[in-house]
Amino acid sequence: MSNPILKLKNAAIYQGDSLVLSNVNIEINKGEFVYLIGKTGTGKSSFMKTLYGDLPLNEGEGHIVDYKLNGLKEKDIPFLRRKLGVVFQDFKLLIDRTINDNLLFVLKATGWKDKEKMNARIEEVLNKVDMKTKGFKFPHELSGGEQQRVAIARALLNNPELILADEPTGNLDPQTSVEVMEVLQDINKNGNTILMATHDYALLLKYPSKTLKCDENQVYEVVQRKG
Ligand SMILES: Nc1ncnc2c1ncn2[C@@H]1O[C@H](COP(=O)(O)OP(=O)(O)OP(=O)(O)O)[C@@H](O)[C@H]1O
Repeated sequence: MSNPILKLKNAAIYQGDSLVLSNVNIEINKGEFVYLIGKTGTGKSSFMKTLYGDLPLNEGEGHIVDYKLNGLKEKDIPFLRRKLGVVFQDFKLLIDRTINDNLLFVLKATGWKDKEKMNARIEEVLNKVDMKTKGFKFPHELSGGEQQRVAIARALLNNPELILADEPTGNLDPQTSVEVMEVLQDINKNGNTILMATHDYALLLKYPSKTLKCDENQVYEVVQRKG
Protein backbone atom coordinates (compact mmCIF):
# COMPACT_ATOMS: atom_id res chain seq x y z
CA MET A 1 0.00 0.00 0.00
CA SER A 2 1.46 3.36 -0.97
CA ASN A 3 1.53 6.35 1.36
CA PRO A 4 -1.66 8.38 1.59
CA ILE A 5 -1.85 11.43 -0.67
CA LEU A 6 -3.27 13.39 2.24
CA LYS A 7 -2.87 12.73 5.93
CA LEU A 8 -3.83 14.98 8.81
CA LYS A 9 -2.97 13.99 12.37
CA ASN A 10 -4.38 15.85 15.37
CA ALA A 11 -4.66 18.90 13.16
CA ALA A 12 -6.51 22.07 14.09
CA ILE A 13 -7.86 24.48 11.47
CA TYR A 14 -8.05 28.15 12.38
CA GLN A 15 -9.40 31.32 10.76
CA GLY A 16 -7.17 33.86 12.44
CA ASP A 17 -7.56 33.27 16.16
CA SER A 18 -10.81 31.34 15.94
CA LEU A 19 -10.75 27.60 15.98
CA VAL A 20 -12.83 26.14 13.13
CA LEU A 21 -11.98 22.42 13.34
CA SER A 22 -10.05 20.55 16.01
CA ASN A 23 -8.41 17.17 16.33
CA VAL A 24 -8.69 16.37 12.62
CA ASN A 25 -7.43 12.88 11.77
CA ILE A 26 -8.03 11.83 8.18
CA GLU A 27 -6.34 10.03 5.32
CA ILE A 28 -7.01 10.05 1.61
CA ASN A 29 -5.38 7.44 -0.61
CA LYS A 30 -4.49 7.57 -4.27
CA GLY A 31 -7.46 7.04 -6.55
CA GLU A 32 -10.15 7.82 -3.99
CA PHE A 33 -13.14 10.11 -4.57
CA VAL A 34 -13.98 11.73 -1.25
CA TYR A 35 -16.78 14.14 -0.38
CA LEU A 36 -16.49 16.79 2.30
CA ILE A 37 -19.94 17.76 3.53
CA GLY A 38 -21.35 19.88 6.33
CA LYS A 39 -23.71 22.77 6.95
CA THR A 40 -22.75 26.27 5.90
CA GLY A 41 -20.10 27.74 8.19
CA THR A 42 -18.89 24.39 9.53
CA GLY A 43 -15.45 24.80 7.99
CA LYS A 44 -15.36 23.08 4.59
CA SER A 45 -13.71 26.01 2.82
CA SER A 46 -11.32 26.61 5.72
CA PHE A 47 -10.33 22.94 5.55
CA MET A 48 -9.71 23.19 1.79
CA LYS A 49 -7.76 26.43 2.19
CA THR A 50 -5.47 24.80 4.73
CA LEU A 51 -4.79 22.02 2.24
CA TYR A 52 -3.70 24.38 -0.54
CA GLY A 53 -1.67 26.60 1.75
CA ASP A 54 -4.04 29.56 1.93
CA LEU A 55 -4.38 29.10 5.71
CA PRO A 56 -1.41 27.96 7.81
CA LEU A 57 -1.47 24.70 9.74
CA ASN A 58 -0.07 25.66 13.12
CA GLU A 59 -1.36 22.79 15.23
CA GLY A 60 -0.97 19.09 14.53
CA GLU A 61 0.56 17.49 11.47
CA GLY A 62 -0.39 17.51 7.82
CA HIS A 63 1.14 15.80 4.80
CA ILE A 64 -0.16 16.40 1.31
CA VAL A 65 1.43 15.22 -1.98
CA ASP A 66 4.93 15.09 -0.46
CA TYR A 67 4.64 18.45 1.31
CA LYS A 68 4.42 18.98 5.03
CA LEU A 69 1.65 21.48 5.79
CA ASN A 70 2.87 22.35 9.26
CA GLY A 71 5.75 24.76 8.84
CA LEU A 72 5.09 25.11 5.08
CA LYS A 73 7.20 27.98 3.76
CA GLU A 74 5.71 30.79 1.71
CA LYS A 75 8.14 30.03 -1.13
CA ASP A 76 6.96 26.39 -1.31
CA ILE A 77 3.27 27.24 -1.74
CA PRO A 78 3.39 27.73 -5.55
CA PHE A 79 5.14 24.35 -5.89
CA LEU A 80 2.59 22.64 -3.66
CA ARG A 81 -0.20 24.14 -5.78
CA ARG A 82 1.35 22.75 -8.95
CA LYS A 83 0.80 19.28 -7.52
CA LEU A 84 -2.81 20.12 -6.70
CA GLY A 85 -5.62 21.04 -9.03
CA VAL A 86 -7.98 23.47 -7.35
CA VAL A 87 -11.53 24.04 -8.61
CA PHE A 88 -13.76 26.75 -7.13
CA GLN A 89 -17.49 27.40 -7.04
CA ASP A 90 -17.12 30.58 -9.12
CA PHE A 91 -14.82 29.09 -11.81
CA LYS A 92 -12.27 31.95 -11.57
CA LEU A 93 -11.52 32.12 -15.30
CA LEU A 94 -9.80 35.24 -16.64
CA ILE A 95 -12.59 37.09 -18.44
CA ASP A 96 -10.39 39.14 -20.78
CA ARG A 97 -9.07 36.19 -22.78
CA THR A 98 -10.21 33.07 -24.58
CA ILE A 99 -10.35 29.61 -23.05
CA ASN A 100 -7.16 28.61 -24.88
CA ASP A 101 -5.41 31.70 -23.56
CA ASN A 102 -6.66 31.02 -20.03
CA LEU A 103 -5.01 27.62 -20.17
CA LEU A 104 -1.89 28.94 -21.90
CA PHE A 105 -1.51 31.51 -19.12
CA VAL A 106 -1.36 28.74 -16.50
CA LEU A 107 1.11 26.67 -18.49
CA LYS A 108 3.44 29.63 -19.00
CA ALA A 109 3.17 30.59 -15.33
CA THR A 110 4.17 27.08 -14.36
CA GLY A 111 7.26 26.97 -16.52
CA TRP A 112 6.13 25.47 -19.82
CA LYS A 113 8.06 26.87 -22.81
CA ASP A 114 7.49 24.74 -25.91
CA LYS A 115 4.57 26.17 -27.90
CA GLU A 116 3.66 22.89 -29.59
CA LYS A 117 3.69 20.94 -26.35
CA MET A 118 1.56 23.60 -24.71
CA ASN A 119 -1.00 23.52 -27.50
CA ALA A 120 -1.09 19.72 -27.40
CA ARG A 121 -1.64 19.72 -23.63
CA ILE A 122 -4.43 22.30 -23.91
CA GLU A 123 -6.16 20.19 -26.53
CA GLU A 124 -5.74 17.11 -24.38
CA VAL A 125 -7.31 18.58 -21.24
CA LEU A 126 -10.15 20.28 -23.15
CA ASN A 127 -10.85 16.94 -24.76
CA LYS A 128 -11.12 15.31 -21.33
CA VAL A 129 -13.95 17.66 -20.37
CA ASP A 130 -15.55 17.55 -23.81
CA MET A 131 -14.76 21.19 -24.62
CA LYS A 132 -12.27 20.71 -27.45
CA THR A 133 -14.24 22.76 -29.96
CA LYS A 134 -14.74 25.78 -27.68
CA GLY A 135 -11.17 26.88 -26.99
CA PHE A 136 -11.56 30.02 -29.12
CA LYS A 137 -14.47 31.32 -27.04
CA PHE A 138 -14.39 33.83 -24.20
CA PRO A 139 -15.66 32.75 -20.76
CA HIS A 140 -18.80 34.93 -21.07
CA GLU A 141 -19.73 33.03 -24.24
CA LEU A 142 -20.01 29.78 -22.29
CA SER A 143 -22.69 28.45 -19.95
CA GLY A 144 -21.92 28.01 -16.25
CA GLY A 145 -21.48 24.26 -16.69
CA GLU A 146 -19.12 24.79 -19.62
CA GLN A 147 -17.09 27.31 -17.65
CA GLN A 148 -16.77 24.86 -14.81
CA ARG A 149 -15.66 22.12 -17.21
CA VAL A 150 -12.95 24.50 -18.47
CA ALA A 151 -11.95 25.19 -14.85
CA ILE A 152 -11.61 21.44 -14.35
CA ALA A 153 -9.50 21.22 -17.52
CA ARG A 154 -7.31 24.01 -16.14
CA ALA A 155 -6.91 22.08 -12.88
CA LEU A 156 -5.73 19.04 -14.88
CA LEU A 157 -3.03 20.87 -16.88
CA ASN A 158 -0.09 19.88 -14.69
CA ASN A 159 -1.25 16.33 -13.94
CA PRO A 160 -2.13 17.03 -10.32
CA GLU A 161 -1.78 14.29 -7.73
CA LEU A 162 -4.90 15.54 -5.95
CA ILE A 163 -7.83 17.66 -7.11
CA LEU A 164 -9.48 19.87 -4.49
CA ALA A 165 -12.91 21.02 -5.61
CA ASP A 166 -14.69 23.47 -3.31
CA GLU A 167 -18.43 23.45 -4.09
CA PRO A 168 -17.79 22.95 -7.84
CA THR A 169 -21.51 22.63 -8.55
CA GLY A 170 -22.59 25.38 -6.12
CA ASN A 171 -23.52 27.83 -8.90
CA LEU A 172 -25.08 25.31 -11.27
CA ASP A 173 -28.61 23.99 -11.79
CA PRO A 174 -29.26 20.32 -10.93
CA GLN A 175 -28.89 18.97 -14.47
CA THR A 176 -25.70 20.91 -15.16
CA SER A 177 -24.38 19.78 -11.77
CA VAL A 178 -24.81 16.19 -12.88
CA GLU A 179 -22.94 16.92 -16.12
CA VAL A 180 -20.01 18.43 -14.22
CA MET A 181 -20.13 15.55 -11.76
CA GLU A 182 -19.92 13.08 -14.65
CA VAL A 183 -16.71 14.81 -15.75
CA LEU A 184 -15.27 14.52 -12.23
CA GLN A 185 -16.30 10.86 -12.06
CA ASP A 186 -14.58 10.12 -15.40
CA ILE A 187 -11.44 11.86 -14.25
CA ASN A 188 -11.51 9.85 -11.03
CA LYS A 189 -11.98 6.60 -12.99
CA ASN A 190 -8.88 7.52 -14.97
CA GLY A 191 -6.87 7.57 -11.75
CA ASN A 192 -7.15 11.10 -10.37
CA THR A 193 -7.75 11.49 -6.65
CA ILE A 194 -10.50 13.99 -5.82
CA LEU A 195 -11.67 15.72 -2.65
CA MET A 196 -14.89 17.60 -3.26
CA ALA A 197 -16.66 19.87 -0.78
CA THR A 198 -20.38 20.05 -1.40
CA HIS A 199 -23.75 20.43 0.21
CA ASP A 200 -25.55 18.89 -2.72
CA TYR A 201 -27.03 15.76 -1.18
CA ALA A 202 -28.64 14.73 -4.46
CA LEU A 203 -25.15 14.23 -5.91
CA LEU A 204 -24.08 12.20 -2.89
CA LEU A 205 -27.01 9.87 -3.34
CA LYS A 206 -26.50 9.54 -7.08
CA TYR A 207 -22.74 9.00 -6.82
CA PRO A 208 -22.09 7.43 -3.40
CA SER A 209 -18.50 7.54 -2.20
CA LYS A 210 -16.40 7.97 0.92
CA THR A 211 -17.74 10.97 2.82
CA LEU A 212 -16.18 13.21 5.47
CA LYS A 213 -18.44 15.49 7.47
CA CYS A 214 -17.66 18.77 9.24
CA ASP A 215 -19.86 19.25 12.29
CA GLU A 216 -19.38 20.95 15.65
CA ASN A 217 -15.69 21.65 15.06
CA GLN A 218 -14.95 18.05 14.10
CA VAL A 219 -14.37 16.15 10.85
CA TYR A 220 -15.35 12.50 10.75
CA GLU A 221 -16.12 9.85 8.16
CA VAL A 222 -19.79 9.05 7.76
CA VAL A 223 -21.26 5.81 6.55
CA GLN A 224 -23.48 6.53 3.59
CA ARG A 225 -26.61 4.57 2.86
CA LYS A 226 -26.76 3.53 -0.79
CA GLY A 227 -29.52 5.36 -2.63
N1 LIG B 1 -11.77 35.08 6.04
C1 LIG B 1 -12.30 34.76 7.23
N2 LIG B 1 -11.93 35.40 8.36
C2 LIG B 1 -12.44 35.05 9.55
N3 LIG B 1 -13.33 34.05 9.74
C3 LIG B 1 -13.73 33.38 8.66
C4 LIG B 1 -13.24 33.68 7.34
N4 LIG B 1 -13.81 32.83 6.46
C5 LIG B 1 -14.62 32.03 7.19
N5 LIG B 1 -14.58 32.34 8.50
C6 LIG B 1 -15.31 31.67 9.59
O1 LIG B 1 -14.84 30.35 9.69
C7 LIG B 1 -15.92 29.44 9.92
C8 LIG B 1 -15.93 28.37 8.83
O2 LIG B 1 -16.23 28.98 7.57
P1 LIG B 1 -16.05 28.22 6.19
O3 LIG B 1 -16.18 29.23 5.10
O4 LIG B 1 -14.81 27.42 6.24
O5 LIG B 1 -17.30 27.25 6.22
P2 LIG B 1 -17.97 26.42 5.05
O6 LIG B 1 -18.39 25.13 5.66
O7 LIG B 1 -17.07 26.37 3.87
O8 LIG B 1 -19.24 27.29 4.72
P3 LIG B 1 -20.00 27.50 3.29
O9 LIG B 1 -20.66 26.20 2.99
O10 LIG B 1 -20.96 28.60 3.62
O11 LIG B 1 -18.95 27.90 2.30
C9 LIG B 1 -17.18 30.29 9.97
O12 LIG B 1 -17.48 30.54 11.33
C10 LIG B 1 -16.79 31.55 9.27
O13 LIG B 1 -17.51 32.64 9.78
